[in-house]
Amino acid sequence: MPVLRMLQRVVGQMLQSPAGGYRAAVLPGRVLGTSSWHIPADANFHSGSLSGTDRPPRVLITGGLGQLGVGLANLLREHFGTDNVILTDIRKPSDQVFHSGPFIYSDVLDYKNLREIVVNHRITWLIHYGALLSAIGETNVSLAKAVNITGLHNVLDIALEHNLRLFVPSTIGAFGPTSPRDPTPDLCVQRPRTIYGVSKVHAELMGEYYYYRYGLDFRCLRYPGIISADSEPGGGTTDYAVQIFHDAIKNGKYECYLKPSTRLPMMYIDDCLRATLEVMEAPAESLSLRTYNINAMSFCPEELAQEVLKHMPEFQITYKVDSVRQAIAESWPMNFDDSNARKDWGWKHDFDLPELVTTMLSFLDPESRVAQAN
Ligand SMILES: NC(=O)C1=CN([C@@H]2O[C@H](COP(=O)(O)OP(=O)(O)OC[C@H]3O[C@@H](n4cnc5c(N)ncnc54)[C@H](O)[C@@H]3O)[C@@H](O)[C@H]2O)C=CC1
Ligand SMILES: CC(=O)[C@H](N)C(=O)O
Repeated sequence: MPVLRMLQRVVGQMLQSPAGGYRAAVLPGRVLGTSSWHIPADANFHSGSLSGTDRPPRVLITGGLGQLGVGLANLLREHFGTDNVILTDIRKPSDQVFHSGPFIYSDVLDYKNLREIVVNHRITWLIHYGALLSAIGETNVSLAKAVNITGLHNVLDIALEHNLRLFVPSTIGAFGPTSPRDPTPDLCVQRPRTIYGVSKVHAELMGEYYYYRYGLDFRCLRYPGIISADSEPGGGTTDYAVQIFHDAIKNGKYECYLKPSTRLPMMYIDDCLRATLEVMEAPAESLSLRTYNINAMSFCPEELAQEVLKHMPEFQITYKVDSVRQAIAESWPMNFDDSNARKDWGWKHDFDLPELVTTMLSFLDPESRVAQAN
């Protein structure tokens, strides 16, 4: 067959939506660069979920000791069993984390080690949390490039090679000043100005490319800023919305590094982790996109402070603007349009601003604060 016609046929097959009958090519990850466009007729989509098999998934979480990983492991262990969820990171786990389920050292830059863990533990789902976030990324661009881009490449290839279902979180930071910011839809201009945002757009596009070209079961949610009480944020622009609660309880005051009116989309951690499980379990045919915005609320520091004041009338907030994080925040969405997630796989948040504040304060100071509010 002439080369041009063959290419047209293969590209046509790739662009066809999976719902329309697209069948996947399965190629060993590390030979992708030399592969031809061969798509075996009998190849099919990979499934690592409970659907279609009576076994629970075997889950590996990279970068699992950050703000989100331990909570996700707890949730997944409740669903799939403790031993079916393996946390990995390059940091040393606390005694409590170490004794609560399997933990293994893994650097996402070490391809062979990661592959060995996947093989030895018969992993079927990979949740890729290892990353440098927005503010910390700007202080070490070369490390952020390595972890966020090379690490992602390793994970993609291993997921493809071993037929894994792969989840990679993206972020509101994947948008930039030229994106529509109020609200920001799933599909629009994405020209972020941080290395974090650039690496996340790259992850979205690479994951979708592997999905369309090879049938990798790639799923991605763009998280807003996540707020949690029992885990610390790892160096982002939205961290203020966690720190404010700790400082309010400890000192009765907080000095905020963003301007009072800086509005950003936010979410309580329980909603974020549940969304992650739900999109991983969603039937493939319900997903019209492979990358979805999810959202719960949007607020600015002065609105968050007002809500805290309802529980702690003596609370004081002052502002000392950090120009780097302020510039980042001003380039990000103010409101996030997550209507596709709601329509396609039934996404629904539980926590709005009042519930968030009550929950955070009662977790951090169970004795007095909620009592004052009630
Ligand atoms: N927390 C948030 O507000 C949001 C988080 N996300 C994404 O969710 C994921 C998890 O976020 P967090 O837990 O908040 O991040 P975090 O910064 O708290 O934790 C990241 C973890 O990655 C680990 N790590 C760094 N280099 C590594 C390497 N070479 N190999 C393996 N692990 C390495 C770190 O030790 C750390 O424990 C990230 O991909 C992040 O971009 C997206 C949007 C919002
Ligand atoms: C929104 C995020 O991705 C993260 N919390 C950050 O601020 O960098």
